[in-house]
Amino acid sequence: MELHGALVASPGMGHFVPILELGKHLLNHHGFDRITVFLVTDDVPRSKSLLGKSLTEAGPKFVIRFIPLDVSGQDLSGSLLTKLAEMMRMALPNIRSAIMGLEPRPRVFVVDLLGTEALAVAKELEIMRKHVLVTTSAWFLAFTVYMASLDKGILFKHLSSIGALPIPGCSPVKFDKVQDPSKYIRELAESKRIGAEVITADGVFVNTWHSLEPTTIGSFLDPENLGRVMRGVPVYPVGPLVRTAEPGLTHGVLDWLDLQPNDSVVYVSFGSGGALTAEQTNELAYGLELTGHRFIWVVRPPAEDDPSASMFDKTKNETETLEFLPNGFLNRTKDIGLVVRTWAPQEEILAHESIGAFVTHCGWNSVLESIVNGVPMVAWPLYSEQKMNAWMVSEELKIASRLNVADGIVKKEEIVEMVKKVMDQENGNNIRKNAKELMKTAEEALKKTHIPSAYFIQN
Ligand SMILES: O=c1ccn([C@@H]2O[C@H](COP(=O)(O)OP(=O)(O)O[C@H]3O[C@H](CO)[C@@H](O)[C@H](O)[C@H]3O)[C@@H](O)[C@H]2O)c(=O)[nH]1
Repeated sequence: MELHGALVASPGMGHFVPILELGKHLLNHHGFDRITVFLVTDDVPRSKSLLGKSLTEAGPKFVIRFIPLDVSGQDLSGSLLTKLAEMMRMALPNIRSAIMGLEPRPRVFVVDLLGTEALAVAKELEIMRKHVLVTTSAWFLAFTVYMASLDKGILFKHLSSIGALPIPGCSPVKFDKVQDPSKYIRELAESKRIGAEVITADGVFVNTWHSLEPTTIGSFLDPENLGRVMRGVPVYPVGPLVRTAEPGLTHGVLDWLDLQPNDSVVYVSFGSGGALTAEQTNELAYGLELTGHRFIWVVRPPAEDDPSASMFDKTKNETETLEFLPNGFLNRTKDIGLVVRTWAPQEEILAHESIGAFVTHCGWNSVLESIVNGVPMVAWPLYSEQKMNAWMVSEELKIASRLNVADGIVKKEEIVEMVKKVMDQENGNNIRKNAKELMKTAEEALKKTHIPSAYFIQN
């Protein structure tokens, strides 16, 4: 019987990229005859344009379909997590009918962490094996499932005081002091629901590998620690699931990079959704200018009240004026800097030998793309779980410097200091060395398959 897998990704490039990569991995290494990937989106043309080269990889055995969502008139207020969880809830009937229409019937189902409600749909449709793909760290998975196992009162106690949530067998998660915990009720409820649904899966795939998160992965394997919280549901590190740079891609940014010395350029980008306030955008511009280093900056129009504003922003495009940048900035930096509007070919940029550092919001895909290319980072977390990722790359892995984002605006002086910490010959030596070492472990992990070979064939 043909082995067919159905994979579903929640909206956003941060979820599309790893689910597509997992799909290719299953097809190439796990005996699948066919993979169908469903990408949930409220804007098919925009998703198609951002995915670009990934769509050209589709074929009869690797089918990519969109599940379009009409969100007009819907209340999608709240954090990005609650917005995306709500969108995935709205998409459930469409996911159900899309899967029902598949021939042959899929025997394996995978959905990302934001779409765990679809596990019940897969169960109802009697799909044999149901899985969750965690598109971020094992540590975040640990946090989510452990939090779900805790009483609400204990959680609120942690949120309201400066402190940390100790997680069995791995690093505690530190919280910022929260003025008004009631604001987080919806987000907490969604997180707890997700954590509880994860353990209804037959297995969990995580976009990580052993050398990246040895302690957390070890805790999942330990029945006394997170193994207990998972109640026997196996966790497989399957990373790094990253897109590879397209050889020979032509792009103005790459032409410019070709002209720069090795390791000399600072790449600045805040993922698919990141946006800064007008004041912060100015401070970053002055900071970059003051470092004196060459740079590529993927610039977005400022947003005052939502650091993830660019995620669903369809009004801004490549022709947007850059008048929000400081007076004369473009002219003063024209010989050392390149400003790119909205979107850049990130994998190709990070793979370029001229790149010396990556100022990143620490979206997990950006972190992994930096690691597989041995590029050290300057961590500038904005929303979601990015503060955890930033802490991990700076404090634990020591492949990044980290900006202090807790006190409001990050000042230009701090930006200069943190960029220099990575870029300067002497200062940055250790960080750069660590990044190269970790890159080697990513290369090793890429050569291996981490799910037992008979896993999908049984039954
Ligand atoms: O100009 C750009 C900007 C982004 N990208 C790509 O888009 C993806 C962005 O993914 P990521 O770095 O993870 O950022 P987000 O899109 O912000 O990711 C969301 O999903 C991640 C995985 O779950 C989480 O870690 C983040 O917090 C969440 O914001 C990456 O593959 C980038 O290479 C480009 O190609 N060009």
